Amino acid sequence: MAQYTRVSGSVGLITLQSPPVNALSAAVRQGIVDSMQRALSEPEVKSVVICGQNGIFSGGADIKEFGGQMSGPPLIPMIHAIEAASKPVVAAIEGIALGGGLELALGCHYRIAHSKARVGLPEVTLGLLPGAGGSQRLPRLIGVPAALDLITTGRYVTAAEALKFGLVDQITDHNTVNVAVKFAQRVAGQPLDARRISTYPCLCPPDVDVLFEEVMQRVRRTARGAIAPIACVQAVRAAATLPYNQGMERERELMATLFTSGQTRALQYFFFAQRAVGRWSMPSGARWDTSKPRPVHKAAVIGLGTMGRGITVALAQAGFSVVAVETQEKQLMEAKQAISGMLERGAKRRGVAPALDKINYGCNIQSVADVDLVIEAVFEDMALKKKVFQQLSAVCKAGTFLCSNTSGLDIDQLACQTRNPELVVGMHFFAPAHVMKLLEVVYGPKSSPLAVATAMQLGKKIGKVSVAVGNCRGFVGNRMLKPYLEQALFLLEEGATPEFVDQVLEEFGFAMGVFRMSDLSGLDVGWKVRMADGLVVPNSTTGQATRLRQGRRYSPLGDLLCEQGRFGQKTGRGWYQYNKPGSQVAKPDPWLHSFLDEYRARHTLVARRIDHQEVLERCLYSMINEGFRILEDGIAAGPEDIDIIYVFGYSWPRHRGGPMFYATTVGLNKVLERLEHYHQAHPDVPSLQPCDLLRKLVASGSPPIQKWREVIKKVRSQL
Ligand SMILES: CCCCCC/C=C/CC(=O)SCCNC(=O)CCNC(=O)[C@H](O)C(C)(C)COP(=O)(O)OP(=O)(O)OC[C@H]1O[C@@H](n2cnc3c(N)ncnc32)[C@H](O)[C@@H]1OP(=O)(O)O
Repeated sequence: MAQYTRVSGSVGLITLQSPPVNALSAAVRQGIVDSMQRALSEPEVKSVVICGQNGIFSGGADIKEFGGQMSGPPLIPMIHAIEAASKPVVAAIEGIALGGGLELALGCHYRIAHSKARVGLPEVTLGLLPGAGGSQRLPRLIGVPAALDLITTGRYVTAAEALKFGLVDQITDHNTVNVAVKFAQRVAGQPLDARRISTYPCLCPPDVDVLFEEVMQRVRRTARGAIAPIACVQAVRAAATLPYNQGMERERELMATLFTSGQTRALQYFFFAQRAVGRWSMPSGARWDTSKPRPVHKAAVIGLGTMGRGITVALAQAGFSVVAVETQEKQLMEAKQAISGMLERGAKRRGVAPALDKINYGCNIQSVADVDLVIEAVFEDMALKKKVFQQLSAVCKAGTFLCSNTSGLDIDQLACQTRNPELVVGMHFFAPAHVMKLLEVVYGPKSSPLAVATAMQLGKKIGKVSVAVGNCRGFVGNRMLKPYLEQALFLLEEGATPEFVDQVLEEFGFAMGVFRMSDLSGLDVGWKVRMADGLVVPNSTTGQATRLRQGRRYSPLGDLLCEQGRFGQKTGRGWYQYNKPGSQVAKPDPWLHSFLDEYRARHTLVARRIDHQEVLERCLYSMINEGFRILEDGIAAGPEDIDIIYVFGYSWPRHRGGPMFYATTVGLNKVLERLEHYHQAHPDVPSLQPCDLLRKLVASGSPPIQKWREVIKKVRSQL
C-alpha cells in the first residue's frame, strides 16, 4: 500500500509501503492512485513527493504478480497521470529505484537521489523490456546511446553515474526525503511543461542507424537465443523514430510478445531460484535458518595452480587476509607474480587499490596454523589430497574449517583423514575461480551444519552464488555432465560430427558445444579419471569388447584422441584443430573426420543421418534424467539447486531456466516417453533408463516445478 501524509504544510508525501523492497503490487498502485487524487484535490497541497519506506524507493513491479490475473490499477496510466499532474511531483530515491520503480520516477517531474542509491531498468534480465514507458522516456531523457546501454544490459548505475547521464536532477548525502520536500516547496507553482519527459524530442546522434545496427548485431551475438535484449533495442529504436504515443504502442506490442514467449516465465523462475538456493537444507534436517555460520577473518589456500590462484584472488578482493601456500619456492614466486597481476588488473577495472597486502605467501604448511578456514586446491589426486588433509589436521588450530576444492572426489574420504571430520566440506569452484559465479558447497555424511553454513556464507561474501549439495561422484554439476558427454560420443560413433553436435547445442543456447568445451577444458582431464576408474584399455582399437566396459556401452573415442596426444586447445589438436597450441579458434579437422570414418569401419558401425532433435533429446534428456536421480538421492534439495548450478557453472542458457525447468517446458511426459524410446534402442546405456522420480512425477500429473519437493519427499520416504 501507500501512505499519504501532508508535510511542511504544503507538500503531499506519498510513501510506498510494501516490504521488503516496496514492489509495485496492486495494493501499492492503488495506494499511489488514491494518494495522488487526494494531493491534487487538496488546495493546501502545492507539490508532491513520492518516496519508499525503510530507505528503499522501489524494486519495481511485483514479480510474484506476473503470470497471474493482473488486478489493481495498471502501471502505465498511473504513471501518465502523475506526469500529467498540475502540481510538481518529486521522486525521492533512496536505496534502489529499479524497473517499474524507476519508470515511476521517470513519470515524476523531478528526481532527487541519495548518493548511495542505485537505479536501473533490469527488466531484460526477466525476459521483459521497460514496458511502463521506460523504453520511451529514458532515451528522451538521457539520449539513445546511454539508454541502449542501460536497457539492453539491465545494469544498475550509481547515483553519481545517474547524475552524469541526467537521469536524476540532484544527489544528496543528507536525508533524501527532507531534501526532496524542500525542493518540492521551491518548485511549487512553477510551469511543468518542460518537465514532462514524454513531450521531449528524442535526440539522436547523426549516425543513429549505424548505432542501432551495431548494437543489434552485438546483442544478437551475445543473447544466445534470448529475445528480450532484441526487443529492448527495437523499443528504443521506436523511441528514436516515432512520436511518443506511437512509440508507446510499439512498446506495448513488444511487451505482449515477450509476456507470451515462455522465456519470461523461465527467467522469473530463475530469479526466485537464485534466492531459493540460499535457503539450503540437508537431509539431516539442518537448515540455513537454524545453522549459524562462524565468522572467518583469515583464510588459507593450499596449492597455487590455476584454481588456487583464482581462489586466492577472490578471497583477497573480498577483503579476507589470505595465507597462500605452495610447496616449491619457484612455483610460489610464479604464483605470486600471477596473482599480483590478476589483482592489479581487477583493481584497475573496478577503480580501486589492488589488495596485494592482504596476502602472505609461504612454502611451509605451518604458516596456516592460525587461520580460520583452509581451502585445499592441490591436484585432483585422492592420495595427495589425503596427505594434505592429514597435515592440515595436525597443524591447524582447533576449530579450523578444512575445505577441499575438488571437482568430484569423495569428501568423506578426506574428512576421515582429520581429527574433526565435522569441520570438513567441499568447496567446488569453477575456473577461472575469481570470475565464475558458482560455488558448490559439498557436505559429506560427517559435515556439520556449522561447517556448511560457514562455507555458504564465505561463498556469499566473495560474490559467489553458493549451492549446498550432497557428496557423490561429481557432485551435481559433473555428475550430470557425464551422461551428456557420453551421449555426444555415442552420436559421433553413430554418424554425427563434432561440428554438428556443437552447432545444435549452441543454437539451443549453450555458450559452447560439448566438443568445443572439452577442447577448452583439456581432454586429458577426463582421460586420467577414466584411467583411474579402470575404464581405459590402452591401444584397444578393434573388437566389440572395446565398446563395452563394465557391462555397459562405452565409447573409447576420447581415449583414442588422448593416445594421439590430442588434448584439445593446449596441444592445438583435439576434436577440432587450432592454428597453434593455446589458440581458441576451433576449425573443423579433416583428420578427425577420417579418423571417425576409420573407427566406424573398424567397428562395423554404419553412419546414419542424425537430426537436430535426436542430438538435443539424447544429450539433454539423459542429463535431465540424471538430475532427477540426483533429486531422488537427496544430493540436491530441490530442482532450483540443479538449475542454478547449470546456468552459472555450465553455461546453460538462462532464458531456458535450467535443465529441470526446461523439462517442464518440454513436458515431463514427453521427456519420459523419449527416454523410454532411446533406452529401448540402446538398452546397454543405463543413463537413458528413465528414473523412478520422473515416472512418479508423470504419474502424479506432472505438477508444477514448485511442487516437486512434495513428491520427492514422498518418493524418498518410500525408499
Ligand atoms: C503490459 C504492461 C505491464 C507493465 C509492466 C511493468 C513492468 C515492470 C517491470 C518491472 O519492474 S520488473 C521488476 C524489475 N525489478 C527487478 O528486477 C528487481 C529485482 N530485485 C533485485 O534486483 C533485488 O531483489 C534487490 C531489489 C536489488 C534487493 O536485493 P537484496 O539482495 O537486498 O535482496 P533479495 O534477496 O534479492 O530480495 C529480497 C526479497 O525481495 C524479493 N523481491 C525483490 N524484488 C522483487 C520484486 N520486484 N518483486 C517481488 N519480490 C521481489 C525477493 O524475491 C526476496 O524475497 P524472497 O522471499 O527471499 O525471494
